[in-house]
Amino acid sequence: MSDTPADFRLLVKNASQIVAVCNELQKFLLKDGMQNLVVIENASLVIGHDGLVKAVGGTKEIDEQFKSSSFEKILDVSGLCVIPGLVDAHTHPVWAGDRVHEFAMKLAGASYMDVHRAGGGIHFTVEATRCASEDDLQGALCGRLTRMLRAGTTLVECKSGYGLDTHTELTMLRAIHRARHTLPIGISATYCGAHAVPRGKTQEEALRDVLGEQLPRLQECVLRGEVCVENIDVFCEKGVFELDATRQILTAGRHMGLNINFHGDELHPMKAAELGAELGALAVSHLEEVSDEGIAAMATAKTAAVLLPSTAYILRLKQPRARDMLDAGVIVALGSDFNPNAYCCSMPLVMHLACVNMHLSLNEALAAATINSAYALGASHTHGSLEPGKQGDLLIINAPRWEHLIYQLGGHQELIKHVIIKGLVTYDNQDTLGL
Ligand SMILES: N=CN[C@@H](CCC(=O)O)C(=O)O
Ligand SMILES: [Zn+2]
Repeated sequence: MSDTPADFRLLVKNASQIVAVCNELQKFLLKDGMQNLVVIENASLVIGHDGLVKAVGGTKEIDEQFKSSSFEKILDVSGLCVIPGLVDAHTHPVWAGDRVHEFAMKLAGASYMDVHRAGGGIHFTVEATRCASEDDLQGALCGRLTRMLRAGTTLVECKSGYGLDTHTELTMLRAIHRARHTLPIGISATYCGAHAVPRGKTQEEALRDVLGEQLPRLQECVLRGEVCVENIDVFCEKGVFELDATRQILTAGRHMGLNINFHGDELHPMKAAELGAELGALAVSHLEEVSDEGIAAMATAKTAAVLLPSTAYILRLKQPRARDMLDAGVIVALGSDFNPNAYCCSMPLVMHLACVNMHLSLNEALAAATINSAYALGASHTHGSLEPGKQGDLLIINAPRWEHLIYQLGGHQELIKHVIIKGLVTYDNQDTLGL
């Protein structure tokens, strides 16, 4: 064996299809672009030692271009497909104490807010999370992120928000920070200390705590390098944080350099979409109750709509108006909303629900779960498509057409053969079966 280092890290060759998603380094796709994804038949792809894509194209063309090159690893994926790693734009993965008992209550007719007001929901999880150690939280987080990775997610947004006090919020963010160093999955961290009004506090008191205590302490931790946070979030909802409190918290976060990415217009129309547009938010999530004005404002401001099909499904909410959003020129993205209420780690399942319940096409769903989710996290310059210069994050799908990943409801465990991050195989699935 020669000791000479190979020229490139990885060659993936002979794919039936490579879905690049786009090829002009677009930061996001609107309706037309989402419907016309870049798909290369009989294709190959090269990733360099820096983990970045060097070339994507027809197999013959890549063979010719790299005929005298050497590769650390070669994957012959004849008969299989390649798509970009999936980007999950909304999750709550750090917590202790499941809520399986509440699932039964909701099936029996209790609404999300009934459970919340009765001291369950987020409050139940806060109590359990405050009692957990950082190591326990980190262990649970890593298990969940590993499940997400195996379901094809290579970049995931991770929120705090089950502490609601400085100590526990920072513990959660430290657990997220540690996961960045222990797992290959990419992470975009979000401070969500205004996820609920803590028990025993008024909204005004909670607001003062977030502004006067939590955010300043967070800033100190960031400066000391103990945590790294990209986004700020608030649950803007009737009886939780109303519009003005939400504005104050998001504005303070923006002054700290955080991207605004918050929960809005979920259970009641709050004019959250309008607020997001006014503040230059990168994204607003949920939007089941968005107004026409809110849709128009988001389109103009280029604020992404992160739709969460698993939540609308589990809570039997009315579906967000995805088609109206697309028609109006809104950037539509997707998230799993993994949390103790919606225990879903699978973006393939989320895309399936988005197609069936929100009327997205297969192409639209994939664009929403890749380039547009990456945009919602301010990461579409590095993630969300397979183009030269982008990070080499991709999935090898055990099917001759990529659409099987959405079509086969809950089938990702058998379909995803490899998850590759920065050109390294991070998941080699021994359980893939033929169709
Ligand atoms: N709506 C607020 N937050 C979460 C639910 C969190 C929870 O119930 O624990 C969501 O996005 O669905
Ligand atoms: Zn959420």
